[in-house]
Amino acid sequence: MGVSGSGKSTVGECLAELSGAPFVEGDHLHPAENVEKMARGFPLTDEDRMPWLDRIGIVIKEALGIGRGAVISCSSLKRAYRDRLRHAADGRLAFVFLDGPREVLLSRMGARHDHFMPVSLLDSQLQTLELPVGEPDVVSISIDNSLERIVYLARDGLENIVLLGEKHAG
Ligand SMILES: Nc1ncnc2c1ncn2[C@@H]1O[C@H](COP(=O)(O)OP(=O)(O)O)[C@@H](O)[C@H]1O
Ligand SMILES: O=C(O)[C@H](O)[C@@H](O)[C@H](O)[C@H](O)COP(=O)(O)O
Repeated sequence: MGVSGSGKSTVGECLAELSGAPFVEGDHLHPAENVEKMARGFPLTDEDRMPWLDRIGIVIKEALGIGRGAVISCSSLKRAYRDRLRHAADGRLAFVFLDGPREVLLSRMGARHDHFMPVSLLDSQLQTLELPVGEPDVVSISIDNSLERIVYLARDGLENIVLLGEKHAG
């Protein structure tokens, strides 16, 4: 999770490769109207995002159903969106929150040339973002680190969440 340009796809692909789980690009699950709307420079509303989040919830359920899990990129900007996904996953979901300053995000978005998301939407993403502070099963990582370090911290944090879960389950 994280705003546009925070590294969700890049980090997610690396994590999936390391863990052997499939990677699912959340952007590909948007209805076409959502992508067109963002590409025209308009932020999505809650109403626009609900069908998208529900598609992601179905993908999570399917991945859990076949017993191997998945790594999914999804901005998950608001607490209510994350809770919707947690509910779909029956609690078997952890988030890696990629957090970073506006300047770094701006420069990373600006360096992409093959993406529909305009840099002009970054501020609305930052305004919409509700930090996942105090929520269960979240690994927060600063994007001001090398990709290798971020992937290491993410993997380590996720392993700890799994270990703690197994301990509580007895
Ligand atoms: N830790 C990092 N250090 C330097 N560049 C990065 C890092 N993580 C991602 N990037 C680059 O930043 C850009 C945005 O990353 P991306 O994965 O597309 O973000 P998101 O999926 O969250 O929109 C990409 O060009 C990517 O290669
Ligand atoms: O909820 C949203 O407003 C969108 O999902 C948005 O957060 C997402 O960032 C875009 O799909 C752009 O894609 P990237 O995050 O890959 O730049």
